[in-house]
Amino acid sequence: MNPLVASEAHAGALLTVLSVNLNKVALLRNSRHLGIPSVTRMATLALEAGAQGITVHPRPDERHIRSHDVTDLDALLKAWPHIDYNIEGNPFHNLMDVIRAVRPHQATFVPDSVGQFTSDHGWTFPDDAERLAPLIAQCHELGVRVSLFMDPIPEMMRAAREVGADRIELYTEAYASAWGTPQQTAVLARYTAAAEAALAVGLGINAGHDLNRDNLTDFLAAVPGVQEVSIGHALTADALELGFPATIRAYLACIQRAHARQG
Ligand SMILES: CC(=O)[C@@H](O)[C@H](O)COP(=O)(O)O
Ligand SMILES: NCC(=O)COP(=O)(O)O
Repeated sequence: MNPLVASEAHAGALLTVLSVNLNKVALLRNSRHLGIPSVTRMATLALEAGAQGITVHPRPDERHIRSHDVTDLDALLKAWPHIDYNIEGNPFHNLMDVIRAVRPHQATFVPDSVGQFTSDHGWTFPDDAERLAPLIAQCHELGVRVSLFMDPIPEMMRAAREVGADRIELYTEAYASAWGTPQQTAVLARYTAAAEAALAVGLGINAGHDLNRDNLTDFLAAVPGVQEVSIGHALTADALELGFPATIRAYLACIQRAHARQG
């Protein structure tokens, strides 16, 4: 375990970080050769409005985030030293080259195939342990925290910790699909159990995928110890309606309401 990274489960008082995923800003930008909307401009607006993190997922096909976006954001964030830079991807594809080049605060390992429509599953243990361990160690040697994208399966959390992960990111699509239906409570209980299992072995907890202004507060009020939510698709859609600064403030308010409910 990287001595630079203490047990993430005890990282002090918790205020869940809002990490804005800029994938969909880049997707719209790429549909013309005009450079708008600007990824770095939207990042600046998000940070000025109070977001505490930036997330990008530079997929191998560069459908949205491109390699220059990663370095442009790295340059921008030099002026924002306390902002967490989170870069997602498959470490067996292009992610490790990006991590070595940029050394972000966090690398989130996601087991996506190259042409996958979107992220839709987490790592599997013990199957993935042996091949993941050396890449996690390489990130730690670079001073980069590692989060593993995981389905909410409590039985897999010990193995995730033993392979060297600092955090896991709970894949929240199943919760988002169940929100507002009779299945919401039962599905949320699965996430709570997975989070408790992760905390019990010293893992920090992130969460993301299909979180939005409607479902975010209920999730954070129920699931213990969530240090970071990374949100992009719904947030970008909301920004088309509300504007980026107001949207960021709305998501921060959702987080505040959840913490108020937790007491
Ligand atoms: C890992 C995850 O759930 C998302 O962060 C991912 O970045 C979504 O990718 P797309 O934005 O390409 O759908
Ligand atoms: N890790 C989740 C993320 O970064 C954004 O997911 P989404 O909000 O675009 O579904």
